[in-house]
Amino acid sequence: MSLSASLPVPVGSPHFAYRDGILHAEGVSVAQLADRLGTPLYIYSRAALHAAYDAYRQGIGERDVLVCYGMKANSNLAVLREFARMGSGFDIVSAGELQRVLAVGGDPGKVVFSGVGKQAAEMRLALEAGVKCFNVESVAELHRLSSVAHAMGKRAPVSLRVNPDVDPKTHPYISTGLKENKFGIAIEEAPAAYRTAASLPGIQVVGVDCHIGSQITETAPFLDALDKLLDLLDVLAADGIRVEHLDLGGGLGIRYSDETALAPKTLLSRVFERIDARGYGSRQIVLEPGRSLVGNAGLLVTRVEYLKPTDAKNFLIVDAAMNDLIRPTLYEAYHGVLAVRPRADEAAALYDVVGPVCESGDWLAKDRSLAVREGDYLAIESAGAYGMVMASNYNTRPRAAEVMVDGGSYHVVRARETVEQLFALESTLG
Ligand SMILES: Cc1ncc(COP(=O)(O)O)c(C=O)c1O
Ligand SMILES: N[C@@H](CCCC[NH3+])C(=O)O
Repeated sequence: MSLSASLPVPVGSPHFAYRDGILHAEGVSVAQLADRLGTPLYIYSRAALHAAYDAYRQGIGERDVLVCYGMKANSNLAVLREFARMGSGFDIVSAGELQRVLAVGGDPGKVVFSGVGKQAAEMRLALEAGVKCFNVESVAELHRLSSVAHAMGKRAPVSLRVNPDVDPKTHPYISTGLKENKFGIAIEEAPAAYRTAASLPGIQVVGVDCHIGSQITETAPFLDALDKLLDLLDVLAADGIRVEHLDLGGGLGIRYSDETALAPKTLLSRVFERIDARGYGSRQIVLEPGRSLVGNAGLLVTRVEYLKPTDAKNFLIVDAAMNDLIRPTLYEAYHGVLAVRPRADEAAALYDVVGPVCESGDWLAKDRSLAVREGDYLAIESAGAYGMVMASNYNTRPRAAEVMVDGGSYHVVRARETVEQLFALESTLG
């Protein structure tokens, strides 16, 4: 078999592909980037970000839909600036995220503020900035927001995030719309909560919101949740409460291995059908996609430090670890692993790919067939979402660098941390 016939096919994005036997990102050799910039290294493809956003645009067509990128998935400033330039809004969950949006020139009028624990100071900052909407998650939060806004002489635009008790059929740790989850206001309690909202001096009801979970690959859970929201709108209309927009949250799944990603167009056409049939076609739809905009636009590149065969299994010990990408150990999540320069002259073996951190849970992939040697580079696929943003300094490991490839060139968009930078925030007793 020739070498090219045996090359693996990267999942998810055509912008990562083999050329002359080496993995390339938008025409830039991943091996060269790793040589120059070191590893572990996050690589993002600008073209892949644009393609993912375009998939939403195509689904939206002429309809009134605002995409608010769920920026918790990847909040690198360069990534955010791409979305801001494409006209995207943002779904934020903290004052820090709002500051990032403002730093890249994002439009605060296209920002929705989610999260169960908003502090008064965060509310003030968001009201000053003029965000589009607060997605309020409890009646207690409603009261706090009203008094903060009232004291500023303002009315806070509000959606209540309702918890529709729908099973998103995803990993239990990333499902958010079930009764036992901490998120949102139970749908049965929503009409009373809306009446309270409408009576408060610092609140202006503008929408209704839900977000049922992440990495969802079927349309049915979204449509079940939508039906429950539409029923709620009927009840609210009877109470004289009108909402301007319906926020359906994020959650569209991507391809990590053999899943079929849920195309925005497929989902949106069903959503439009439903809201038109129920007489709510004039309402704006807000979406909060995170993973589906960035997940397959990123790779994590790591170097093989040691091959360690044991009686039980073979380990590939690499220089990336659970502190760089926590998804495998946290959710038993699968990420594809590619040899950056697959070897025709080496027999493939089954390996667990593990990092140097002192935890048995420090693994990135299990039972992968790879033909590699010490010093080779591996690319962990689908690492653009919930990768770097969930990284930590456990074991005093400085966090990885991030680079964006753009056509034939590249830009370091976050420098590698140094141990001195970590020390700078600490002090001893004297
Ligand atoms: C409120 C809210 N909106 C949007 C998102 C983005 O979700 P995803 O990355 O699955 O699209 C999340 C994360 O699950 C979320 O909690
Ligand atoms: N961090 C999770 C998803 C949680 C989404 C945020 N509510 C993941 O990596 O899949």
